[in-house]
Amino acid sequence: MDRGSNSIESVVNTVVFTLFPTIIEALVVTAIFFKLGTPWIAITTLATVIAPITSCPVRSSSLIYSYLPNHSLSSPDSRSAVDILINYETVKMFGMEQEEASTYAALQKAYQDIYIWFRLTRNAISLGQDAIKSIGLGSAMVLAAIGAAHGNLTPGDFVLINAYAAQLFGPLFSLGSTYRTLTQAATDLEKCVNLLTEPITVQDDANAKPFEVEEEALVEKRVGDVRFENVSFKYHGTERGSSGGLRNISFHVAPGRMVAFVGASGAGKSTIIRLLLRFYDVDSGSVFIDGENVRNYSQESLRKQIGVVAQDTILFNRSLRFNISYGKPDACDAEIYDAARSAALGDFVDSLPLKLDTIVGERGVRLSGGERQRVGCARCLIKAPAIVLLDEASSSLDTQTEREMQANLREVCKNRTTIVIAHRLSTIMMADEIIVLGTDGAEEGLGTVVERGSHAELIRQKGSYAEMWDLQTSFDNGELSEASEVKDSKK
Ligand SMILES: Nc1ncnc2c1ncn2[C@@H]1O[C@H](COP(=O)(O)OP(=O)(O)OP(=O)(O)O)[C@@H](O)[C@H]1O
Repeated sequence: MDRGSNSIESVVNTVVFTLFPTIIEALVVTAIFFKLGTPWIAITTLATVIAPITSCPVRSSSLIYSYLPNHSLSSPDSRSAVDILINYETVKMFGMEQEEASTYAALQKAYQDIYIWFRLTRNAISLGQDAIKSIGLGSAMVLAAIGAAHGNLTPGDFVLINAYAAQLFGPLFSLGSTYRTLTQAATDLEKCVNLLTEPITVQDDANAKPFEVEEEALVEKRVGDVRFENVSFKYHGTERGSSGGLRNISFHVAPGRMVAFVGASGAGKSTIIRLLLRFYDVDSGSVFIDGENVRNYSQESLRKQIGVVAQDTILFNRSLRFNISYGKPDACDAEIYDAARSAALGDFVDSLPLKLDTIVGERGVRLSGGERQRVGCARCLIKAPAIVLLDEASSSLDTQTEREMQANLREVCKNRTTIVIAHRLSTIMMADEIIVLGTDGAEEGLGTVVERGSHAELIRQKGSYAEMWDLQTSFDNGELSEASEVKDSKK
């Protein structure tokens, strides 16, 4: 928005304070020269003023660039450079350093070529423009001098013409760059207008109310009731076309209870979380929190009461303190340490020389995947939300740390409604209800409920959950026995 208001200011400044006065001044000076009985000087002056004004669009850099094929005004390599640097581990893992260096060099070369061409063209046009101005001014002076020599003009008239012309040509010299500012500002303005007219997919209702939770009600498990009723949703209007979503999903999580979602990749587990956070509105059916349709809550208040620990926790390139207290910016150090300890991060923080002041790097690259995930968990815990959503929240942790974090999470989440998504079934065995999502038989690959029940019930049903459980436990046992065999053979 800042850029938008700057653009408006630039356009107004350029038109009101430069372009408009220059044209008016040129007309006035021309009229004065006519009045002085020097029409040739008037015509020369007017032509000299008009020539640079009309050549301004050509001189404007954006116009010159628009004539060039496949090039943009901004440095073409900046995005690629950031991309390569962020993915430096992938580049190294695939031994692509040479290829990436060549691609970068080629982009840099293309940018240099176009920039040199641009400078040459611009300078040539500037030269022509300045030549017109100088010849015009010179001619006007020569004509005035001849007029004064023949007695048609007085020496005072000569001085007057000189003064007017000098005053007039001053702003003309800056008109080229001013025009460029004008076109750039107009382009920025257009982008801003496009952004502002972009339709907002999820909007707060005019009478939207805040979703507020009192600590007492939370402890007494009176808030945080989540209900999905016959919810169907399809992703629309993406580059890939519409693909994926949910069909006819219903479930209920009473305050303080835990429901877990498991199932095939792409079955729509994370979509449930996105709908609850109201990143999208459902196509049909309803989502209720504490008996109120989520559409009736303001999005901001809703999201303030929901804490999410995601599979990929992206961190800010700031300190651990900043990243953990992001969930509660006014948290004191004691609260931050408590949250860190509950997320099994206490020993790690203590082992760092700078403790909470340690900078985590771009997107948290200086931390391991598991440490990032635990920071994400601490961030959620410090927020103390009414509803906790754990989307593969411990997938990057080793078994020991995962158990420790699970135990802490259970303690911290004991009064809070918790929705968990997990692939590792051992982490959700204790959930009050486990819902298995699948795309079997659903049209267009939409996710639907395949099975539901407690862990024990689902094992007894001997359906797809029992199959997944058998597979995971036999894999774990197999791995263990294989590992002990290898160990034994080494003895
Ligand atoms: N923004 C989007 N636009 C279009 N389709 C999407 C979008 N996000 C997800 N999908 C599609 O919707 C389906 C469900 O996605 P979702 O992320 O909910 O799956 P999931 O069950 O959580 O998968 P995973 O276990 O792999 O994380 C997938 O087919 C996915 O490709």
